[in-house]
Amino acid sequence: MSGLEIRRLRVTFDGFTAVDGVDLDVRPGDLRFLIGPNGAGKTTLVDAVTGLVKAEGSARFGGEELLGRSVHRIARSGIGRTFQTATVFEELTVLQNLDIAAGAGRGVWTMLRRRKGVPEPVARALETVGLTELADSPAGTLAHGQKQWLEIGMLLVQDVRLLLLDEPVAGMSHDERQATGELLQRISEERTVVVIEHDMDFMRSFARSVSVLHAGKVLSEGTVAEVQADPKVQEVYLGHAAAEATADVAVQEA
Ligand SMILES: Nc1ncnc2c1ncn2[C@@H]1O[C@H](COP(=O)(O)OP(=O)(O)OP(=O)(O)O)[C@@H](O)[C@H]1O
Repeated sequence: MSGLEIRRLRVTFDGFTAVDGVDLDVRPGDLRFLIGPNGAGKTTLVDAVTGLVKAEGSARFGGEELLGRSVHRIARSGIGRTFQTATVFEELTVLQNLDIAAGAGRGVWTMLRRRKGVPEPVARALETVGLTELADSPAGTLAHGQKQWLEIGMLLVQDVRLLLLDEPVAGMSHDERQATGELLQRISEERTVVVIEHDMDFMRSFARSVSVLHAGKVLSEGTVAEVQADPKVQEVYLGHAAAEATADVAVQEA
Protein backbone atom coordinates (compact mmCIF):
# COMPACT_ATOMS: atom_id res chain seq x y z
CA MET A 1 0.00 0.00 0.00
CA SER A 2 1.68 3.22 -1.12
CA GLY A 3 0.77 6.59 0.31
CA LEU A 4 1.53 10.10 -0.87
CA GLU A 5 4.74 10.56 -2.85
CA ILE A 6 5.66 14.07 -3.86
CA ARG A 7 8.71 14.77 -6.00
CA ARG A 8 10.27 18.10 -7.03
CA LEU A 9 6.94 19.87 -6.55
CA ARG A 10 7.04 23.46 -7.69
CA VAL A 11 4.31 26.12 -7.77
CA THR A 12 4.90 29.62 -9.08
CA PHE A 13 2.59 32.62 -9.04
CA ASP A 14 3.63 35.30 -11.56
CA GLY A 15 7.31 34.52 -11.15
CA PHE A 16 7.10 34.06 -7.34
CA THR A 17 7.95 30.51 -6.28
CA ALA A 18 5.64 29.50 -3.42
CA VAL A 19 6.61 25.79 -3.43
CA ASP A 20 10.18 25.27 -4.48
CA GLY A 21 11.13 21.69 -5.28
CA VAL A 22 9.45 19.81 -2.42
CA ASP A 23 9.94 16.05 -1.92
CA LEU A 24 7.56 14.47 0.58
CA ASP A 25 6.63 10.87 1.41
CA VAL A 26 3.71 10.08 3.69
CA ARG A 27 2.98 6.42 4.26
CA PRO A 28 -0.49 5.05 5.06
CA GLY A 29 -0.93 4.93 8.80
CA ASP A 30 1.15 8.06 9.23
CA LEU A 31 -0.20 11.21 10.84
CA ARG A 32 2.03 13.83 9.26
CA PHE A 33 2.01 17.40 10.48
CA LEU A 34 3.08 20.10 8.05
CA ILE A 35 4.31 23.10 9.96
CA GLY A 36 6.20 26.26 9.11
CA PRO A 37 5.91 30.02 9.39
CA ASN A 38 3.24 32.00 7.54
CA GLY A 39 3.83 31.98 3.80
CA ALA A 40 5.99 28.83 3.93
CA GLY A 41 3.89 27.22 1.18
CA LYS A 42 1.88 24.71 3.23
CA THR A 43 -1.57 25.54 1.85
CA THR A 44 -0.18 25.94 -1.68
CA LEU A 45 1.27 22.43 -1.45
CA VAL A 46 -2.14 21.04 -0.48
CA ASP A 47 -3.76 23.14 -3.24
CA ALA A 48 -1.35 21.55 -5.74
CA VAL A 49 -2.12 18.01 -4.56
CA THR A 50 -5.87 18.63 -4.76
CA GLY A 51 -5.70 20.28 -8.19
CA LEU A 52 -6.58 23.83 -7.14
CA VAL A 53 -3.32 25.29 -8.44
CA LYS A 54 -1.08 24.23 -11.29
CA ALA A 55 2.18 22.62 -10.28
CA GLU A 56 5.25 21.05 -11.81
CA GLY A 57 6.92 17.87 -10.63
CA SER A 58 4.99 14.87 -9.44
CA ALA A 59 2.43 14.07 -6.75
CA ARG A 60 1.33 10.44 -6.64
CA PHE A 61 -1.14 8.79 -4.36
CA GLY A 62 -1.47 5.02 -4.38
CA GLY A 63 0.93 5.12 -7.32
CA GLU A 64 -1.36 7.35 -9.44
CA GLU A 65 -0.17 10.70 -10.71
CA LEU A 66 -2.42 13.54 -9.56
CA LEU A 67 -0.84 16.55 -11.23
CA GLY A 68 -2.67 17.57 -14.36
CA ARG A 69 -5.96 15.98 -13.25
CA SER A 70 -9.09 18.01 -12.55
CA VAL A 71 -10.18 18.78 -8.98
CA HIS A 72 -13.13 16.38 -9.37
CA ARG A 73 -11.03 13.55 -10.69
CA ILE A 74 -8.58 13.96 -7.83
CA ALA A 75 -11.49 13.89 -5.37
CA ARG A 76 -12.73 10.70 -7.02
CA SER A 77 -9.28 9.18 -6.52
CA GLY A 78 -9.97 9.12 -2.78
CA ILE A 79 -8.41 12.42 -1.80
CA GLY A 80 -10.27 14.89 0.38
CA ARG A 81 -9.47 18.07 2.22
CA THR A 82 -10.94 20.45 4.70
CA PHE A 83 -10.45 24.20 4.79
CA GLN A 84 -9.90 26.47 7.76
CA THR A 85 -13.62 27.19 7.98
CA ALA A 86 -15.94 24.21 8.01
CA THR A 87 -18.21 23.95 4.97
CA VAL A 88 -21.33 22.08 6.06
CA PHE A 89 -24.98 22.65 5.11
CA GLU A 90 -26.17 24.48 8.22
CA GLU A 91 -29.93 23.97 7.66
CA LEU A 92 -29.62 20.23 7.12
CA THR A 93 -29.16 17.71 9.89
CA VAL A 94 -25.88 15.98 10.63
CA LEU A 95 -27.27 12.82 9.05
CA GLN A 96 -28.43 14.64 5.92
CA ASN A 97 -25.00 16.24 5.53
CA LEU A 98 -23.37 12.82 5.72
CA ASP A 99 -25.97 11.34 3.38
CA ILE A 100 -25.30 13.98 0.77
CA ALA A 101 -21.55 13.47 1.06
CA ALA A 102 -22.04 9.72 0.70
CA GLY A 103 -24.65 9.97 -1.98
CA ALA A 104 -22.83 10.42 -5.26
CA GLY A 105 -25.16 8.91 -7.84
CA ARG A 106 -28.33 9.11 -5.71
CA GLY A 107 -31.03 11.71 -6.18
CA VAL A 108 -31.28 14.54 -3.66
CA TRP A 109 -34.87 13.63 -2.80
CA THR A 110 -33.96 10.03 -2.10
CA MET A 111 -31.31 11.28 0.25
CA LEU A 112 -33.48 13.82 2.03
CA ARG A 113 -36.52 11.52 2.40
CA ARG A 114 -37.03 10.28 5.91
CA ARG A 115 -36.26 6.62 5.94
CA LYS A 116 -35.74 3.86 8.43
CA GLY A 117 -32.21 2.91 9.25
CA VAL A 118 -28.96 4.60 8.47
CA PRO A 119 -26.62 3.18 5.82
CA GLU A 120 -23.71 1.32 7.38
CA PRO A 121 -20.89 3.65 6.19
CA VAL A 122 -22.83 6.67 7.49
CA ALA A 123 -23.47 5.00 10.87
CA ARG A 124 -19.77 4.13 11.10
CA ALA A 125 -18.71 7.70 10.27
CA LEU A 126 -21.16 9.08 12.87
CA GLU A 127 -19.65 6.76 15.45
CA THR A 128 -16.05 7.56 14.49
CA VAL A 129 -16.51 11.32 14.72
CA GLY A 130 -18.64 11.03 17.86
CA LEU A 131 -21.83 12.60 16.48
CA THR A 132 -24.24 9.64 16.69
CA GLU A 133 -26.33 11.32 19.39
CA LEU A 134 -26.59 14.48 17.30
CA ALA A 135 -27.49 12.76 14.02
CA ASP A 136 -30.87 14.54 13.80
CA SER A 137 -29.68 17.98 14.90
CA PRO A 138 -29.31 20.70 12.29
CA ALA A 139 -25.61 21.20 11.52
CA GLY A 140 -26.05 24.92 12.21
CA THR A 141 -26.67 24.17 15.90
CA LEU A 142 -23.39 22.26 16.34
CA ALA A 143 -20.50 23.71 18.30
CA HIS A 144 -17.51 24.87 16.27
CA GLY A 145 -15.51 21.71 16.97
CA GLN A 146 -18.44 19.45 16.13
CA LYS A 147 -18.79 21.12 12.70
CA GLN A 148 -15.16 20.29 11.98
CA TRP A 149 -15.80 16.68 13.03
CA LEU A 150 -18.85 16.55 10.77
CA GLU A 151 -16.71 17.75 7.89
CA ILE A 152 -14.20 15.00 8.62
CA GLY A 153 -17.12 12.53 8.77
CA MET A 154 -18.19 13.75 5.32
CA LEU A 155 -14.77 12.72 4.01
CA LEU A 156 -14.98 9.36 5.76
CA VAL A 157 -18.32 8.42 4.16
CA GLN A 158 -16.74 9.14 0.78
CA ASP A 159 -14.08 6.63 1.78
CA VAL A 160 -11.35 9.18 1.31
CA ARG A 161 -7.95 7.44 1.63
CA LEU A 162 -5.87 10.62 1.91
CA LEU A 163 -7.14 13.41 4.17
CA LEU A 164 -5.52 16.83 3.96
CA LEU A 165 -6.69 19.00 6.83
CA ASP A 166 -5.97 22.72 7.05
CA GLU A 167 -5.68 23.86 10.69
CA PRO A 168 -8.42 21.54 11.99
CA VAL A 169 -8.21 22.75 15.60
CA ALA A 170 -8.14 26.51 14.96
CA GLY A 171 -10.63 28.16 17.32
CA MET A 172 -11.31 24.96 19.29
CA SER A 173 -11.44 24.62 23.06
CA HIS A 174 -8.86 22.51 24.90
CA ASP A 175 -11.24 19.57 25.17
CA GLU A 176 -12.21 19.81 21.50
CA ARG A 177 -8.51 19.79 20.53
CA GLN A 178 -7.91 16.70 22.59
CA ALA A 179 -10.91 14.93 21.04
CA THR A 180 -9.81 15.99 17.54
CA GLY A 181 -6.27 14.69 18.11
CA GLU A 182 -7.63 11.34 19.24
CA LEU A 183 -9.99 11.28 16.25
CA LEU A 184 -7.11 11.93 13.83
CA GLN A 185 -5.06 9.16 15.44
CA ARG A 186 -7.94 6.71 14.98
CA ILE A 187 -8.56 7.77 11.39
CA SER A 188 -4.90 7.57 10.44
CA GLU A 189 -4.68 3.91 11.43
CA GLU A 190 -6.37 3.04 8.15
CA ARG A 191 -5.74 6.11 6.03
CA THR A 192 -3.06 8.66 5.20
CA VAL A 193 -3.53 11.92 7.07
CA VAL A 194 -1.69 15.21 6.52
CA VAL A 195 -2.43 18.10 8.86
CA ILE A 196 -1.36 21.70 8.33
CA GLU A 197 -1.01 23.21 11.77
CA HIS A 198 0.27 26.24 13.63
CA ASP A 199 -0.63 24.94 17.09
CA MET A 200 2.66 23.54 18.37
CA ASP A 201 1.18 21.97 21.51
CA PHE A 202 -1.33 20.09 19.39
CA MET A 203 1.44 19.00 17.01
CA ARG A 204 3.63 17.78 19.89
CA SER A 205 0.77 15.75 21.36
CA PHE A 206 -0.49 14.04 18.23
CA ALA A 207 1.98 14.08 15.31
CA ARG A 208 3.53 10.77 14.28
CA SER A 209 5.89 12.63 11.96
CA VAL A 210 6.55 16.25 11.04
CA SER A 211 7.72 18.13 7.95
CA VAL A 212 8.80 21.72 8.42
CA LEU A 213 8.37 23.97 5.40
CA HIS A 214 10.16 27.26 5.06
CA ALA A 215 10.21 29.54 2.02
CA GLY A 216 8.71 26.83 -0.19
CA LYS A 217 11.25 24.14 0.76
CA VAL A 218 11.37 21.28 3.26
CA LEU A 219 13.62 22.59 6.01
CA SER A 220 13.48 19.57 8.29
CA GLU A 221 11.66 16.27 8.69
CA GLY A 222 11.36 13.54 11.30
CA THR A 223 9.72 12.80 14.60
CA VAL A 224 8.57 15.64 16.84
CA ALA A 225 11.73 15.25 18.94
CA GLU A 226 14.02 15.23 15.90
CA VAL A 227 12.44 18.30 14.37
CA GLN A 228 12.42 20.21 17.66
CA ALA A 229 16.11 19.48 18.16
CA ASP A 230 17.02 20.67 14.67
CA PRO A 231 18.95 23.98 14.91
CA LYS A 232 17.59 25.06 11.49
CA VAL A 233 14.02 24.78 12.84
CA GLN A 234 14.87 26.61 16.02
CA GLU A 235 16.44 29.39 13.99
CA VAL A 236 13.37 29.79 11.75
CA TYR A 237 10.94 29.70 14.67
CA LEU A 238 12.99 31.77 17.07
CA GLY A 239 13.85 34.21 14.29
CA HIS A 240 10.16 34.38 13.46
CA ALA A 241 9.15 34.88 17.10
CA ALA A 242 11.84 37.52 17.53
CA ALA A 243 10.66 39.36 14.41
CA GLU A 244 7.06 39.28 15.68
CA ALA A 245 8.15 40.53 19.10
CA THR A 246 10.03 43.39 17.43
CA ALA A 247 6.98 44.19 15.31
CA ASP A 248 4.77 44.14 18.45
CA VAL A 249 7.12 46.54 20.21
CA ALA A 250 7.19 48.76 17.13
CA VAL A 251 3.37 48.81 17.05
CA GLN A 252 3.14 49.57 20.78
CA GLU A 253 5.68 52.36 20.45
CA ALA A 254 3.96 53.90 17.41
N1 LIG B 1 -2.98 32.74 -5.54
C1 LIG B 1 -1.81 33.27 -5.17
N2 LIG B 1 -1.24 34.26 -5.90
C2 LIG B 1 -0.06 34.80 -5.55
N3 LIG B 1 0.65 34.43 -4.44
C3 LIG B 1 0.12 33.46 -3.68
C4 LIG B 1 -1.14 32.82 -3.99
N4 LIG B 1 -1.39 31.90 -3.03
C5 LIG B 1 -0.37 31.94 -2.16
N5 LIG B 1 0.54 32.87 -2.54
C6 LIG B 1 1.79 33.19 -1.87
O1 LIG B 1 2.52 32.00 -1.74
C7 LIG B 1 3.21 31.97 -0.50
C8 LIG B 1 2.83 30.70 0.25
O2 LIG B 1 1.49 30.83 0.70
P1 LIG B 1 0.74 29.68 1.51
O3 LIG B 1 -0.64 30.18 1.76
O4 LIG B 1 0.91 28.40 0.79
O5 LIG B 1 1.58 29.65 2.84
P2 LIG B 1 1.25 28.89 4.19
O6 LIG B 1 2.49 28.20 4.60
O7 LIG B 1 0.04 28.06 3.99
O8 LIG B 1 0.96 30.10 5.14
P3 LIG B 1 -0.11 30.25 6.34
O9 LIG B 1 0.46 29.45 7.44
O10 LIG B 1 -0.09 31.71 6.60
O11 LIG B 1 -1.44 29.73 5.83
C9 LIG B 1 2.85 33.24 0.24
O12 LIG B 1 3.89 34.18 0.03
C10 LIG B 1 1.57 33.69 -0.44
O13 LIG B 1 1.45 35.08 -0.41
